[in-house]
Amino acid sequence: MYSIEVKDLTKRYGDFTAVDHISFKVEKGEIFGLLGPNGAGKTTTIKMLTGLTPPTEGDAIVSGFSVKEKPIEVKSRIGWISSEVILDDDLTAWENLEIQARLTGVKNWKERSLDLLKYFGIAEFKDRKTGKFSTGMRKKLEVSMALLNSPEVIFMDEPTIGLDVNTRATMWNLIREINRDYQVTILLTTHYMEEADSLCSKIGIINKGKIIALGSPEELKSRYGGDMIEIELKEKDKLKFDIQNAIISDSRVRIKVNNAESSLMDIIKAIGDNNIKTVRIQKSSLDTVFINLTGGSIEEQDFDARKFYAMIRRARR
Ligand SMILES: Nc1ncnc2c1ncn2[C@@H]1O[C@H](COP(=O)(O)OP(=O)(O)OP(=O)(O)O)[C@@H](O)[C@H]1O
Repeated sequence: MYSIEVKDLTKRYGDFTAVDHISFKVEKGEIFGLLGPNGAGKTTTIKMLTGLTPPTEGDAIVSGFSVKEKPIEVKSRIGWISSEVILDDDLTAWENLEIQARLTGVKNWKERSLDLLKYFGIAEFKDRKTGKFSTGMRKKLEVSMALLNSPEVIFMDEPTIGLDVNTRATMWNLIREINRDYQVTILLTTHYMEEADSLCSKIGIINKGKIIALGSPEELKSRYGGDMIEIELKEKDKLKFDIQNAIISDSRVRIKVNNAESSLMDIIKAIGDNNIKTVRIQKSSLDTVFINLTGGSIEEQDFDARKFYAMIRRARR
C-alpha cells in the first residue's frame, strides 16, 4: 500500500523545466529521501506534493487524493515542515500550536497538543515564547505542529539544513521516533548524503529536475558505487598523462576504482610519489554514487546553498 504515488510529475516555469517527468512510489510507513544538489528541483517537488503549487504535467496521489484535482484534501491530510522559519517567535509554543490547529482545522487540538508536547518532553515550556527556545526545542515544536492533524504523511524540506551536529542528531532521532511511534510516512529532501543513507529506506536521487536513480541506499551503492581515491598534487602541471576514470579539478585528482586498497599503489606509482601532497580514500558511499552518475559531487554543487542558509541563520540570531 502506497502513501505517495508520483507519475510523470513536471513543473515548468516559462521555458525552464524545474521538475521533469519524475515518477516514484512511497510505501506506507516508509522514510523516503529525495537527495540532490542545490537547484535540483527538491523544493518544487515538495510544493507540488503538498498541494502548494499545481503541476504543469503529470500528477501524484498523496494519502489517496490527487494533488492536481484535490489539493485542499491533500493539504488537510498531510504535515509539512519547511527549512524556513515557521514559528512565530513573539508567541508561546501553545499559541503557535493553536494557530496551526486553526489553519489545519483540528478540533481537539488542546488534548492532542498536550500529548505531543509531553511526547517530545517540552510540555513544561508550553507558555514560553518560542523566541527563547533552543534550536532543538524549536525542532520538537515544529514536528509537534506537523503531527497535530494526525497526518498519514509528513513532508520535510531539508529538515536539518544549517543545524549543528548535535541538533542534527536530535532531529534524526525525532524523525525515526515519529516514524515508529506515529506510523507516519515521511518524505524528506536533503543534500546530505549521510542523512539519506542513515535515515531513508529508499532514496530517489534527483539532479536537474530528473530522478536519475531510485532504490535503497544499499542497492544504489552496489549498483552505481565504487571506491574513490582522492589525491592532492603538489604541482598539477606535472600531471602529463591520462588516468582512467579520473576527475581532475585544480590540483585534486579523483579516481574511481572498484577497490581502493588494491589500486592505490599503482596509481601512486603512475602519478609519482614526489608530486603527491595528500591521499584520501573514500569507500563506496552515496557520494560516490552521485559522482559516478553525474561527474560531480553534491557538496561542490551546493556551495552557494550552504552560504545562503548560513546567512539566514545569522540573520535569525
Ligand atoms: N517560482 C519560480 N520561478 C522560476 N524558477 C524557479 C521558481 N522556483 C524554483 N525555480 C527554479 O527551479 C529550479 C529548482 O528549484 P528548487 O528550489 O526546487 O531546487 P532545490 O533542489 O530545492 O534546491 P535548493 O536546495 O536550492 O532549494 C531552480 O533552478 C530554481 O531556480
